[in-house]
Amino acid sequence: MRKILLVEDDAAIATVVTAALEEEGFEILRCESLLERDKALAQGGFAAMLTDVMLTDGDGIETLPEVIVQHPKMPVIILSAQNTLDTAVRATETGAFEYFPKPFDLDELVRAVSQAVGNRTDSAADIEESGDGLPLVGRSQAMQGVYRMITRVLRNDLTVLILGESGTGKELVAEAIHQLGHRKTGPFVAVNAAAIPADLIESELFGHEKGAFTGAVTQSIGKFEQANGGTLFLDEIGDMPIEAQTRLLRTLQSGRIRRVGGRQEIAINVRIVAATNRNLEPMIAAGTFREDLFYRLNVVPVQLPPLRERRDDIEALAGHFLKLAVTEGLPLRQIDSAALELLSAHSWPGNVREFRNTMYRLILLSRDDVIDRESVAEILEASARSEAVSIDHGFGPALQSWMERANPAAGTVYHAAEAAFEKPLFEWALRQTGGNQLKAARILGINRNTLRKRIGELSIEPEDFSAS
Ligand SMILES: Nc1ncnc2c1ncn2[C@@H]1O[C@H](COP(=O)(O)OP(=O)(O)OP(=O)(O)O)[C@@H](O)[C@H]1O
Repeated sequence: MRKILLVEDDAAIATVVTAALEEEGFEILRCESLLERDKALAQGGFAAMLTDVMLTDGDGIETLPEVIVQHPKMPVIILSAQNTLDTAVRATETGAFEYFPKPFDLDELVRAVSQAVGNRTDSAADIEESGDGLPLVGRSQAMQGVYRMITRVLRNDLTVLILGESGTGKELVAEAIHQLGHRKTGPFVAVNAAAIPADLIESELFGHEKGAFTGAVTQSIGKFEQANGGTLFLDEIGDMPIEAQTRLLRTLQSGRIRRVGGRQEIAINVRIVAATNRNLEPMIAAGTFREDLFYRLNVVPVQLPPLRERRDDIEALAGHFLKLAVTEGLPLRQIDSAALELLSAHSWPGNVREFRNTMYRLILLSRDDVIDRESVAEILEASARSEAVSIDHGFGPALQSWMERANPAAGTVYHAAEAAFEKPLFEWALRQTGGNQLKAARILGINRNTLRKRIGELSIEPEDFSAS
């Protein structure tokens, strides 16, 4: 049975719509408010949703972006007595499947519902079970703004620049834009500009011809070509060396690339989503980030809020990670309200990533099935202690003596220090995990592909750390 959710507070309209759809073999669940709608959606299993705009507890369009992001495969049809251009525009901007101004033709509505549902080959229940929804958790005001921006770019190819501190979910948002948008059947290719050595960035992005440089023993296809027809996610764009920025800009302007060492120009069709945790404005002023590239990328800016500015979401995020941990083989735990209160009061400088890692540690270390306030206090104190110790007593003096010995050239200090510090850090993490890179990345709180890449570049052999 194909279930339809009807959100309509006008009893007369609800009755005729229900009768007409039931005749077509649909099962209708009617609710009259946004609150009831959200409860019904949480149960899942709907093939489509029909919704009025003005409801007793709010505006049905205003909160639609979140519904669309959380239930990407469920078509939404808007029924509205607010027959204004503004409502129509807002309805389409949110990514609704269809907009019916009232009074509408009932036959047309039934046709639209059948078409919306018929377009899908699989049932809603299967989709809900396959967990195909996107794991963007959070209902705070700040996240509603993010959802609104996401839905605005789904039906076009506008370039998106995602800004936000480290760990706020920039990569997750980039994936959502791709998966929910009209390019979803194309590839999603991610490049981390910070993880590629400066001299390899161009060949990584644009590919190279055989023999283009020492080591180019075969022809290689770059990320732009790999992403053709889909989305290219340029992560940590603020870390891209200036020469690569120039070539990137040229490519964005012309829509064409040339492989390193190649003569031929190749037309490419990719949607660009870029992200950075850096504040680009001072970099532009200092000449380390090209202003013209910034304007090219910053067509639709999406600012992700730090976790400390959306504390309302902590409870939902805790629930999310408790469930996620079970799917990764960790024990099933609960958390009590005093523990949640303490988690909500913390400032989370590492944002959702730090929060997730803390939740996993709590799950692993908790002596009881229910995580309590005491366990949270212990873990937060331990991490505060390790930060204080490392900065005051460990890294400071070590860095000082390294500077004196290595004496890196001006203009290279940051990257040289970063490289010097990464190697022992990664080796330490691999030692903790017996050479398991996935676990090491989790302990470090970084992306596992970044770790894998850097391990290769730093000539670290993970096998050297395996327990056997
Ligand atoms: N809103 C969210 N809901 C659920 N999980 C989230 C959310 N935001 C972030 N996460 C999780 O937090 C972790 C970090 O997110 P992500 O890698 O997208 O951050 P980022 O902003 O790209 O970080 P960085 O700048 O360091 O690359 C991931 O495990 C991600 O799944």
